[in-house]
Amino acid sequence: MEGAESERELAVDVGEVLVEVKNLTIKFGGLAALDNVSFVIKRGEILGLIGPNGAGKTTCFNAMTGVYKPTTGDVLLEGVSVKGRKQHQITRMGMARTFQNIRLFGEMSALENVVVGLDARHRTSVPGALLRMPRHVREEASSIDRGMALLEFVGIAQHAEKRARELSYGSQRRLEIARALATDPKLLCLDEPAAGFNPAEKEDLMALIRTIRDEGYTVLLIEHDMKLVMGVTDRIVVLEFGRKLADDVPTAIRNDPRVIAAYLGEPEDDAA
Ligand SMILES: Nc1ncnc2c1ncn2[C@@H]1O[C@H](COP(=O)(O)OP(=O)(O)OP(=O)(O)O)[C@@H](O)[C@H]1O
Repeated sequence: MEGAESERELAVDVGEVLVEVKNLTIKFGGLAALDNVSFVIKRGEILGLIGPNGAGKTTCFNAMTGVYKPTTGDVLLEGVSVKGRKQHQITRMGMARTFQNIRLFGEMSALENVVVGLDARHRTSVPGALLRMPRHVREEASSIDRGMALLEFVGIAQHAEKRARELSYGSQRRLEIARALATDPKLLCLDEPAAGFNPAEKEDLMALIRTIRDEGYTVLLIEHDMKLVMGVTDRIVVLEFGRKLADDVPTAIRNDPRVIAAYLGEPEDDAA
């Protein structure tokens, strides 16, 4: 019986590889922001990417999503290299992200911001859209329904018609997540989504991230707050000075002397 139990646990724990970061090096002049970093992201997990300031976390996101070109190494999504592809092509492949500094269309409504994300996947050509061909009309109707459903999912449906810039900071962060989800990503990359939140807001956001995972998405999460990251992730990759320091389950990371040493002296309140 015990054997069957552990087999079942194993079947749940081991997802197939969705993303492979392979020997990734990114150099800015002489500085290696990332130095030969490799790790995998398994389908259905929440992977935390942590490390002190300047460790290379955002650089890693930027390389994964086509903002930076790897100096050497590669990133594979379902075995397909993202190399040489533009950001919107990588989005279409299934990699979506939010930014450390919120980037919304401030003058557009919350709903419109999400519909833009949905549009990234539409097949309607621009001339077709201008002539309001039947398929476009159909897509628009379903875009609004789906956009509303996404706003509801992240908990801000009541603000659908408000301009993005008029939303509270917390709602803007949630809207960014809804917009990223609108692209129906295989991997959702969240860059410090709880930055600037109070502890209660952070808890709420972590609950949302868990729900996103439970809906079947795979999540890569950059987060400074160790306590928070320990509570929400299935596995954690630790970067320090551009190198991978550790890659393990949260309990092992928490007790890893190298990780503890890397965080010593890190001020608590530098996350925002
Ligand atoms: N475009 C760039 N040009 C030059 N140097 C850069 C660039 N982007 C990042 N760096 C440098 O690369 C290193 C890693 O930066 P990165 O932003 O990836 O770290 P991080 O782990 O995300 O840090 P933080 O927690 O402060 O956001 C830093 O030394 C940074 O100054």
